[in-house]
Amino acid sequence: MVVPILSVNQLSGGYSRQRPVLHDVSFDIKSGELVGLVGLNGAGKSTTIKHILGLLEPFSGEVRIDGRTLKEDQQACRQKMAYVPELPELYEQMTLEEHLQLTAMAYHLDRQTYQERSKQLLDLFHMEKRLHWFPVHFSKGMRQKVMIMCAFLAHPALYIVDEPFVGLDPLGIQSLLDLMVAMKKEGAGILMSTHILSTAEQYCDRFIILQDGQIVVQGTMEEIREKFGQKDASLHEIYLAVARGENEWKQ
Ligand SMILES: Nc1ncnc2c1ncn2[C@@H]1O[C@H](COP(=O)(O)OP(=O)(O)OP(=O)(O)O)[C@@H](O)[C@H]1O
Repeated sequence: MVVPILSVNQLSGGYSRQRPVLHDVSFDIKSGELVGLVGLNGAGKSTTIKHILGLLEPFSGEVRIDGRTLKEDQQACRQKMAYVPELPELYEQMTLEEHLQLTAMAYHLDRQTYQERSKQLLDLFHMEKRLHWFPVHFSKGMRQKVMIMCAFLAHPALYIVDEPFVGLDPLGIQSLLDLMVAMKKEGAGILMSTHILSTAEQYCDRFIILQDGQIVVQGTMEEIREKFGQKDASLHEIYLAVARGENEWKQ
């Protein structure tokens, strides 16, 4: 049996045991899959991501990266994933180049691989001229691009991408989408949370719809339409019906 690159099993968790945010959340991501995590503000997407990254401990259930929990082998799990946060977090005293070099060191990239990949990424995001800039001079979108370049420099087996499109210009969005498609082809698994449902519908292989910390439905677009009972419904229409409580799922 193929071990999923990410496996979330009956995860309940959150910030305090008195008030769990997530309730019995289970899903897998296989190599070569791009999975969209969608839900209203406060549904629990970022909380799910924090559990996957090991920033929060499960109250019950577990998260496995390539078959192992963070507790079993933190180093191996961390090496296997890269994270693009919703809000860019940069080191203000380091240039763009130093951010890339630090990432390359953390993931043990050899010099040649670093040079090839960083050049490609700088080209793709039109950031070549900003290699020696400090974050204070970057726009919001440029800061986001630095985080994306760092994550994609490493070519890990699993990408966790939190609401990546806000702040990026249309060229940047397309570059990121092209990059995700390329990494998928190389065999990476990608979990992407987003509110941009038309893009998600176009690019994701499967979807997980979260509401109040629970998975309402998950599957391919066809599977979700089937359960929703409307074969032509868009993700946007299904999502609105879920959010308004207008849906009755078929079993
Ligand atoms: N640091 C925190 N401490 C306590 N509660 C939190 C914290 N962060 C989020 N929450 C709560 O957890 C719940 C889920 O929030 P979360 O940030 O996971 O939602 P989200 O789906 O990512 O929303 P958004 O689309 O707005 O980013 C909300 O009720 C929120 O108030």
